[in-house]
Amino acid sequence: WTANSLVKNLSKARETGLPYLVRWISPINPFWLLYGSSFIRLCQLFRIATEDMNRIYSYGWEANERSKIHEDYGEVFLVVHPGGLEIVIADSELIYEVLRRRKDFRRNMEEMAVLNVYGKNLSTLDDDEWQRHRKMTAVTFTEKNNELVWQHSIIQAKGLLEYWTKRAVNPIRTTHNDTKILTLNVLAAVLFNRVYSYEGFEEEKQNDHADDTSYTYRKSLAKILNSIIEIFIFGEEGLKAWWTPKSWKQAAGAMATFQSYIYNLLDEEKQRIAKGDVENHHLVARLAQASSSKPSVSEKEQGPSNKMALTEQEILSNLFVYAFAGNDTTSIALTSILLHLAASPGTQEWISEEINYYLKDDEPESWDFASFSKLKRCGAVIMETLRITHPLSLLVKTTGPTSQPLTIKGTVYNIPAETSVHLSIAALNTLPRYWGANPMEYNPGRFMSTSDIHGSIEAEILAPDTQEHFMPWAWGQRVCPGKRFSQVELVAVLAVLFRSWRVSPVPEGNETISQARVRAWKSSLVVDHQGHMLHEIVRPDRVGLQWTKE
Ligand code: HEM
Repeated sequence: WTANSLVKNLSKARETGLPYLVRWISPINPFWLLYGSSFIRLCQLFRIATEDMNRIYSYGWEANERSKIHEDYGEVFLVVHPGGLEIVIADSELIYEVLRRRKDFRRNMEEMAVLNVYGKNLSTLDDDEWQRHRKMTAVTFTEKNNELVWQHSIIQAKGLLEYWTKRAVNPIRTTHNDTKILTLNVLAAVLFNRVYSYEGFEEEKQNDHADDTSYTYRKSLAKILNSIIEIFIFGEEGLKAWWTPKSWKQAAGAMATFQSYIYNLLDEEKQRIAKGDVENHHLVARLAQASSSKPSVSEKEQGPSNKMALTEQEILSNLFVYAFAGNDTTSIALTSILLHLAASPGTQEWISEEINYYLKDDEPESWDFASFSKLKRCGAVIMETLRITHPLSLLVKTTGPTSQPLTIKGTVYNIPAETSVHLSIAALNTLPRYWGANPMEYNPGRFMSTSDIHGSIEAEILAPDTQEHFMPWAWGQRVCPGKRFSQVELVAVLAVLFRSWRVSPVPEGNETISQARVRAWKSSLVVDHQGHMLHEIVRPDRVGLQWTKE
């Protein structure tokens, strides 16, 4: 069957006239989903991996290849496998065209289905249904809410810094886990109104908070996110089968716990609303208010599929997807930023100069939200890290049931029906045509300009976060609703960390500090997403970090 399907798909690929590469295993083969990248790493260890295996077989290959593969096969090429065809696009104009042609290139629901842990949600819906979910959930993302993000991020970052500089064992090898706790805490405070004081990864392991039910949300969410592929393949019931390992059964338990926790939160909010208290503006409160309000006459007339409110199941599913989309993206970005800064002491001085210029008070809690927009160098650091290591790396669409014409350099190509369309952010962000001869050079200054020849800090201008060749938070209708949320959070954390402290990698063996910095940089570039949804650094624990007071 595999060979037969591959032959059929090969003939479709040849018909298009586009360059193509062949892989023998479908990326959504269940075995491959669970163990594909580990298998490739094993082949690499024994030096039996072929060139193609090294390039296009692992999960996250687009993120690791970046623009390199496009230099060899062109800015648009196909990958053929037994399950179908993928078209990989790095050209900026074509990416914008695909995003503009929303009806021709629709969201690839097959590849997004992993996020249907609790049923459909705004990430796995299209058209009117998507609009209803988006409208109901994105309403919380106001500037008032971003002010809350600023305040809670500062509090959490203070806790994180205290942990790293006072309580954690040096060198710190849990940066990736510690940053996840920070983003989870900010999200819980801002979206769910649940405030946690910061505890590092090792501390949380010891204090299991067994008698504090609010921690069940945190733990169950983390477990679900870590087991998302197993959940996708086997479903809740399948995970409980007699033959499955304990960790899979725990994942099924986590699904039930998260669900009952969210339903309890909703009930609490509804009771509050019933008593006339509608003061809360966090996401759960808003959704509870919307679901308990009676439909208007026009909504009733529109029928059930057009009504504005969401059912409890839909609320649960959306809260899950917001928790997923808002947590790991930001924590992965933060971990990469810290590694990049550890490799670049000059950039640390550069942002510290700006932070100290604008934030004079030693007490971070007193920093007002207006400071956020002034910290442009911090914004540039975030953009430069997302340019080089992006947690999503791809926007995935599909041609759907009909083939679609696409004009590439003046020639019209017919892209077959059901082709998965991979808009490669990782390639777009590093194509030499857009970023110069050395696109992998780390240089946040590329996003800054000035209106003053004397070079005063106040005259500095930060480039827009979405440009012709750059869209780390996507673009168009499905632009990330948490864009400003994540920008505010990351800038606040950088301000707290780098006002008076510096980070450096701890040298291993006979390494010099310069060699350790190069190792930190290189480690940050190798990512994978086997077993999870986003591109994460493969072995972040290999780089130990230490913080020193300036
Ligand atoms: C550095 C951090 C972040 C980055 C780089 C990022 C990037 C993106 C990108 C590229 C998309 C489009 C995905 C696609 O179309 O396939 C997206 C969608 C989304 N993001 Fe973010 N995001 C970040 C943080 C956040 C935060 C903090 C939240 C919420 C608190 C959030 C919530 C969402 C949601 C719900 C969607 C789906 C929107 C829809 O389909 O309508 N993101 N994000």
